[in-house]
Amino acid sequence: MERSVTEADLTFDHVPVTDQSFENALTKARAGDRLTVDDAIELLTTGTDVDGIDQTRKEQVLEAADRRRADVVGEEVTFIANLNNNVTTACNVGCLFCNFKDAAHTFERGTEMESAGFTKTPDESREIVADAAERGIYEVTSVSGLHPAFALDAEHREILEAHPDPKAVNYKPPEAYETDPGTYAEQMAAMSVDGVHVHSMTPEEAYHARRGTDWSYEDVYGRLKEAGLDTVPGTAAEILVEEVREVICPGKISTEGWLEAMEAAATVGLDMTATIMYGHVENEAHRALHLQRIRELQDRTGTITEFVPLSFIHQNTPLFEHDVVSGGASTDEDELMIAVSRLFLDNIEHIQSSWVKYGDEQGLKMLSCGADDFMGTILSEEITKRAGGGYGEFRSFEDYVDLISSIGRIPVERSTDYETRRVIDPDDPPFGPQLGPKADGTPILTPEERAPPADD
Ligand SMILES: C[S@@+](CC[C@H](N)C(=O)[O-])C[C@H]1O[C@@H](n2cnc3c(N)ncnc32)[C@H](O)[C@@H]1O
Ligand SMILES: Nc1c(NC[C@H](O)[C@H](O)[C@H](O)CO)[nH]c(=O)[nH]c1=O
Ligand SMILES: N[C@@H](Cc1ccc(O)cc1)C(=O)O
Ligand code: SF4
Repeated sequence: MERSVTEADLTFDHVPVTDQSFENALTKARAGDRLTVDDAIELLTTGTDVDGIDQTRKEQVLEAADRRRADVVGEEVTFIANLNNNVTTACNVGCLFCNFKDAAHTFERGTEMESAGFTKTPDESREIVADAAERGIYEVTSVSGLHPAFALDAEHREILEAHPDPKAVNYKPPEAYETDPGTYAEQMAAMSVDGVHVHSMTPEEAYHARRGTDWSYEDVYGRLKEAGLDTVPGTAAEILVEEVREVICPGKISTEGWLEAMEAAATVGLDMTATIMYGHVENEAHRALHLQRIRELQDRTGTITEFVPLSFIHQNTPLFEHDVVSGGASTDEDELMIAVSRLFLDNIEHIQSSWVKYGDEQGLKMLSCGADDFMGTILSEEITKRAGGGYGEFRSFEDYVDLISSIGRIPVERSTDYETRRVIDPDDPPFGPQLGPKADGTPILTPEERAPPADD
C-alpha cells in the first residue's frame, strides 16, 4: 500500500547540531561580530543540550536583537501605503505549503467545474490600482500563480505558440481560458498607472516568463523594467536548501535558480526584498543556511531593502492535510526567527514584522525583537486567508499610528525603497497617506466604507 511521507519519516542531512557554544554565539552577537551558521543555530535553538527553548536564553537573544535594531535604525517604525493585486490564482506548480493556487484546468472555457479562483485582465488590474492610487497608495504588490497562458510579451507568446510541445513548457493559449491575463509586460504597464510603484515578479514568475526560450534572467527583468516594473518581491525563496525544497515544493525553481534570478534583477538595476518561509518541515540548521545565502547575496548586490520572515500558515495546506506537518512555528520560534534575522543579516537594514502572519499583538511584539518595519495597508489579502489565516486584509493609517504609538515608537510612512519617509505626529489627526503619487493626506477608505452595500 502506498503511504505518504509524514513528519516522523523526514530525515535530513542538515541537523541543528554544532560544536559551538550558546554563550560564545551570544557574545559575538552582542559585540556585532559577523555570525557564522553555527552561531545562528545556537541562537535559534538557544543551545542544543536542552529540549525545547530555554526562556532565559531566548530573552537574551531578543534583547541583543532589539539593541541592534535601535543602533541600526533607531526608534522609527515604518509602514507603506500599498495594495496587493494578485492577477491570477491559476497555477500548476503544486507547492505543498500553498493553498492560494487553483488547478489551471478549472479556468478553461467549457469546463463543468466552476473555479474558486480568479484571473484579472490588464484592464481590470489598471482599474484596481488606479482606484487605490486615488485613495493615496504608493505601491502595488502583485504576486500570482503561474497561469499557463501567461507570456512575458508578444515575442515570448510567438515563441510559445510555435513550440512543438506546448505542454512541455506549461503553455496553453489564452483562447483556451475564460479570462485572458494578457502578458506580464501588459500587466506591469497597466499597474504602473498614475506613477504607482510596481513591486512584482518573484523569481518563480520570472522563470515562467522565460520558459521555452534561451533568454537570461537579465533579459526578462530588463524587459519587465522597461514595461513598468520597479522592484522585485523576494518570495518563492521559502527555504533555500534543496533537501527542504524537495519535500515542500519539488516543482519549484531551485535555490541556485532563485539566487540567479535575484542577481540578474540586481544587475539590471532593480531593488528587491528577501523572505524566508519557515515553520513547516525545516529545522534550525536550514533556517541558518538560508540566512547565510541571503547575506551572501546581499554582499554581492547590495539591493535587498528588507528581509521578511513569513511564518507558515498551515491550516488548509496539503502539508498539514497529509500529516507531513502537525502545525506551524511556535511563538518562541517566531520571535527567535525575527531576532536572529536582525543579528545575522548585518548587511540588511530593515526587518519586517508581518501583521498578516502574526496579528497585531504579536506583530507589535516583533518590533521589540529586532523588527523595525510593520508592512503595509495592503487592502486585500489572498495567500494567508486561503491558507487559513485570520488576521484580516487591511490596516488603516489610524490603526498604524495607534499601534506603533502604543509601544512608544515613532510611526513613519515610507516608500518601497525606504528612501522617502514621513514622520507622523500622533497628535495631529486625521491620518492618511502623503507619499503616493495622488496622496493628499485623506484617510484611506475601504470600498465598503466609501459605498456601504446597498439594501436590496
Ligand atoms: C503564493 S506565492 C505567489 C507568487 C508565485 N507563485 C511564487 O510562488 O513565487 C507567494 C509566496 O507566498 C508564500 N506562501 C504561500 N503559502 C503560504 C502559507 N501557507 N504560509 C505562509 N506563506 C505562504 C510563499 O512564500 C510563496 O513564495
Ligand atoms: N509580509 C507580508 C507582506 N509584505 C510586503 C509589504 O506589504 C510591502 O509590499 C513590501 O514591504 C515592499 O514595500 N505582504 C503581504 O501581502 N503579506 C505579508 O505577510
Ligand atoms: N505575498 C507574500 C508576502 C510578501 C510580498 C512581497 C514582499 O516583498 C515580501 C513578502 C505573502 O503574503 O506571503
Ligand atoms: S507558491 Fe506560487 S508557485 Fe507555488 S503553488 Fe502557490 S502560487 Fe503556485
